[in-house]
Amino acid sequence: QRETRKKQWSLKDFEIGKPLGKGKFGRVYVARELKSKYIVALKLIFKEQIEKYNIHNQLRREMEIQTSLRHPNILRLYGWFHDDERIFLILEYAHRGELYRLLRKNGHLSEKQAATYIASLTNALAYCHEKHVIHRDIKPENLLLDHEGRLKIADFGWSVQSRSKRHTMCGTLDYLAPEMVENKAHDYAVDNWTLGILCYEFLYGAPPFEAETQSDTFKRIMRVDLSFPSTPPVSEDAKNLILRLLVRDSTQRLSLQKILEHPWIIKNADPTG
Ligand SMILES: O=C(O)Cn1ncc2ncnc(NCCc3cnc(NC(=O)Nc4cccc(Cl)c4)s3)c21
Repeated sequence: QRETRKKQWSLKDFEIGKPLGKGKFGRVYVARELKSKYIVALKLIFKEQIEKYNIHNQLRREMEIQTSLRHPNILRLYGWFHDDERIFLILEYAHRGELYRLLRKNGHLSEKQAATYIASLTNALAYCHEKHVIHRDIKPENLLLDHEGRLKIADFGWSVQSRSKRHTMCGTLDYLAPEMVENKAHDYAVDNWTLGILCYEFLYGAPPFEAETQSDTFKRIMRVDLSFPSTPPVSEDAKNLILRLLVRDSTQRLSLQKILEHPWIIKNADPTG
């Protein structure tokens, strides 16, 4: 039968296009695979960076997880290759880029848009949890949009990468659940908390516990110091969903299944994702 051996890719299989963005460990370019003319995103990671931050097993774990995940709302990792100084990730190309930019441009999203993205995220997370993968690091920067504006979770660092991010990077605490911020043992419910944070941010344009300093954000998260501004006007259904997710006790947070059955999602989410 057809030889199923993994194809060995190399740089000469691709024509490199414009740079898409600059990550901490390397840049991302649009690229075209020469034989198929297929457009991909190529992420370059410098080996000396991997050495310097000692994140080999993290990258390996990301690839193991990523090659086993197939979901319309999770950005595909098609494969990888390396030369003597760089590792190349061959990624699905998200034509409309970072959701973050859309959010910053529009200030906040419509309730239909927000509900559609929350439903897509919930479906993707339900799929991940089925595969025993906890994301723990979902934030607008890790969410991309394909050519039809469909949401794609992109940060394959997943649990391992986000763990080190929390310790080593000064990245924002805004999206972390109390038990993560307290560095307590945590389970899948951390992603449910993050869905509440994102839902708030999609509708109001900023995360709910934003503060001048990290320690103030920390205090606001621990107290679940949540308030709803009077503008932009947001429906009671949307506020109800946020209140059912931003609950200190992780066992009391609305389950992923219940989120998909929530009136606000049923009323507003576009079922074609
Ligand atoms: O380029 C942009 O800024 C935005 N952009 N715009 C369109 C677009 N289409 C596809 N991908 C994009 N960006 C790459 C998204 C990633 C997916 N997976 C990653 N994995 C990773 O970086 N892993 C990793 C790196 C270094 C160390 C370790 Cl331990 C792990 S990055 C796109």
